Amino acid sequence: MTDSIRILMCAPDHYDVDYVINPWMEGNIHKSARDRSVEQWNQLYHAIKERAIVELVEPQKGWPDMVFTANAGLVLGDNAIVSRFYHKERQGEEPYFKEWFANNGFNVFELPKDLPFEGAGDALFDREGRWLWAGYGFRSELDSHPYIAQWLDTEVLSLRLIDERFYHLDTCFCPLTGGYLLYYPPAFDAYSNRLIELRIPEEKRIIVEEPDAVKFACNAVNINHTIIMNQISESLKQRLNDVGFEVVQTPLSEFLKAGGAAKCLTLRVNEPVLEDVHASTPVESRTVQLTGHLLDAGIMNKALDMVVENGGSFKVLNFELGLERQSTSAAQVRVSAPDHNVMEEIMTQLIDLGAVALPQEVCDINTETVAKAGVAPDDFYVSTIYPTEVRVNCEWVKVQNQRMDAAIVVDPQNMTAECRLLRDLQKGDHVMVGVDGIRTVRQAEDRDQRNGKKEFTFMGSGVSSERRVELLVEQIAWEMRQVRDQGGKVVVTAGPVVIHTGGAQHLAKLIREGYVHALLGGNAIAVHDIEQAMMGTSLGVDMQRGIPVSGGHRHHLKVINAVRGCGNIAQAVEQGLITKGVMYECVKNNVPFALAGSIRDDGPLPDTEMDLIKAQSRYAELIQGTDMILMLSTMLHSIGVGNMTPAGVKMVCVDINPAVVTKLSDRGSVESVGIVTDVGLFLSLLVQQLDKLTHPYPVVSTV
Ligand SMILES: NC(=O)c1ccc[n+]([C@@H]2O[C@H](COP(=O)([O-])OP(=O)(O)OC[C@H]3O[C@@H](n4cnc5c(N)ncnc54)[C@H](O)[C@@H]3O)[C@@H](O)[C@H]2O)c1
Ligand SMILES: NC(=[NH2+])NCCC[C@H](N)C(=O)O
Repeated sequence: MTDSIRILMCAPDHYDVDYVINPWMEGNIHKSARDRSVEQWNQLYHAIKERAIVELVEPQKGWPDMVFTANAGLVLGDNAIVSRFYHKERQGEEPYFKEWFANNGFNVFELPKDLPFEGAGDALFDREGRWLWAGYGFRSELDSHPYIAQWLDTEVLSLRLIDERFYHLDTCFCPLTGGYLLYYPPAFDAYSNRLIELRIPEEKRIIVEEPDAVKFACNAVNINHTIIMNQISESLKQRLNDVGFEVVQTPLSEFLKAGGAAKCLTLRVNEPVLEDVHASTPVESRTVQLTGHLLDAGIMNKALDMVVENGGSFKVLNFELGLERQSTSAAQVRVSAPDHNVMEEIMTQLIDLGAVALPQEVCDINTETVAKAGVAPDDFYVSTIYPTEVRVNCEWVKVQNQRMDAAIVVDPQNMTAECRLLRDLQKGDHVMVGVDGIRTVRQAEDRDQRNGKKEFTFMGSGVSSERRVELLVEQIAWEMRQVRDQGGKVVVTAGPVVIHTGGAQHLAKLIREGYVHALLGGNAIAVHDIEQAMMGTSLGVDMQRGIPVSGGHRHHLKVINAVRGCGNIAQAVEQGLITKGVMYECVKNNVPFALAGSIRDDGPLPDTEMDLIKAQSRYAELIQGTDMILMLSTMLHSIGVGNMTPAGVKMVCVDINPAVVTKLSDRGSVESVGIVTDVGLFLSLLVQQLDKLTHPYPVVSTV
């Protein structure tokens, strides 16, 4: 006969709701009925005592939550890890639980004082004894899991809790005899749910619906094939019966007021040790260095929030605060992740924020050789828009052709590194894999830039509101004039809506006056620009009167056909077929243009490049060295341009749809601004503003 299960409980002599440390306690301070608490605890005690040996720990005055012995610690065999409570309101319980474990013959392990772990409330053994599920996110720290794995010599699987109602693992997760699992998936992040599904076969996963979950149905005491729990729905009871469990329901409403139920009130103290199970945990930890305007630029918050949102945890090891407005700060942060993949994702995003490994940890990048042309090694590092350096032969090498969504190919002999699209990878290329030995150089926004106080600095505003459009246009005009007059480069990518909204004349003027140095678009902007130039319509609508013209729906095809007859747009201009408009001005002013084909194209025009790879290459060629890009009402081409543009290029994204503007201008406010407005109106205002800068004083007739 197997040893009887031994369970530790603590009488509710001093139980009450004296403070709030979880959502269930809110509004319940001193509202637990004393008599009913005692009655409910006794009923649970007797239900358990009929099926197991119950040990008692002496309740202590002033520690009302001591009744929840699940949080006393975690036991496996002769070893006990005493809890380290997250909230000070429960930290006074620790000595009493430690004393009980010591007095009952356990080897007691204690975590560092600043490393919270709340015992079996956040750690539950798979009932087949194969591994330990360990929760983190509210009360226990991920960094406690490697200690647990080592001290208890068991495999630890980390589960991240994301719903504060289920702040302890045992409130939403209950391993059952026979390898079954009673749990509430929405209490966990996606990674954790995938891990559960990998380990527990579908037929053994009993998913609890929310109405039962909020009654703490998962907070159940499983003794062999009996489950003792708070009242639950008939359907859940039936499902448990169907897989062979006897359900014993006992009311625990008074303890729910403190955020606990059956399992919380118990701690199994004779968990069996499986000889063939040994310490392992996929938890990884790295220490990184962050420097910059960590507080006023929000880098520190972004970094730490990102770590947690990706399923990791952090500990700030030290922080040197920059004391002057212009001085920078530095911080060393220890980052932990439940496994290597999560760590890589976190490190990739930290690197984007400018984090670097500690000097003593800096090592060369890892590379793997391309085995098949066009295919990168699995774990290749995906490049970003930010200037990047990689460690090669113990030297930092700047990555050339910086762009997002590429691999980084290094040549150790020549000490070079460059971004290379997957399709351009050649067999034998050395491609960077992993996240070691890389750093990015982030352009620090200073306080004034962020607060828009610097005169005529490119003001990042995220997504504009209408009332700010005029102000932004003024600044953009000033910037464009600066770029032009300093011999810089402005590239425009535009969609056919520019033409439909009457913007052709304004864009043509910008080109004519030297503000545009390259035009990137699709078939449509050229088609409808030339349609308007030749026939006065756009999409068959008379641009002067704003009404459709008879047969107008054929105009754009007539135009395409005429240009095809000439050979291409330039020849159509030279032959006098096209005498005005955007494309006319490009030809006449030698402004290069690239038209990238798409599935929607009519014709297409002879100049439209239907080979997408070639079109992308031509775009990239024309973007080289640009200082500023205007993205005018074309989501497709603007995203394509954004993907191939490195950080440091100022971007103006104009679209009527805020969502599009937000997406396109999401590159940090130092270099991008989004303007939600009609593109025709924007271009009209821009031309007016540039005219004002060119002729600041209105010409007064002297006649
Ligand atoms: N006849 C043709 O050959 C033809 C016709 C249409 C599109 N196309 C092709 O399809 C592809 C996608 O076209 P696209 O870039 O126009 O489509 P898109 O959907 O990518 O972008 C159009 C953008 O214009 C915005 N917009 C609409 N009205 C606006 C206004 N008044 N002011 C400001 N913004 C406004 C929309 O919100 C949208 O973001 C292109 O390659 C184009 O050449 C071809
Ligand atoms: N294993 C558990 N879920 N214990 C419940 C503990 C309840 C207690 N009021 C707390 O917030 O800590």
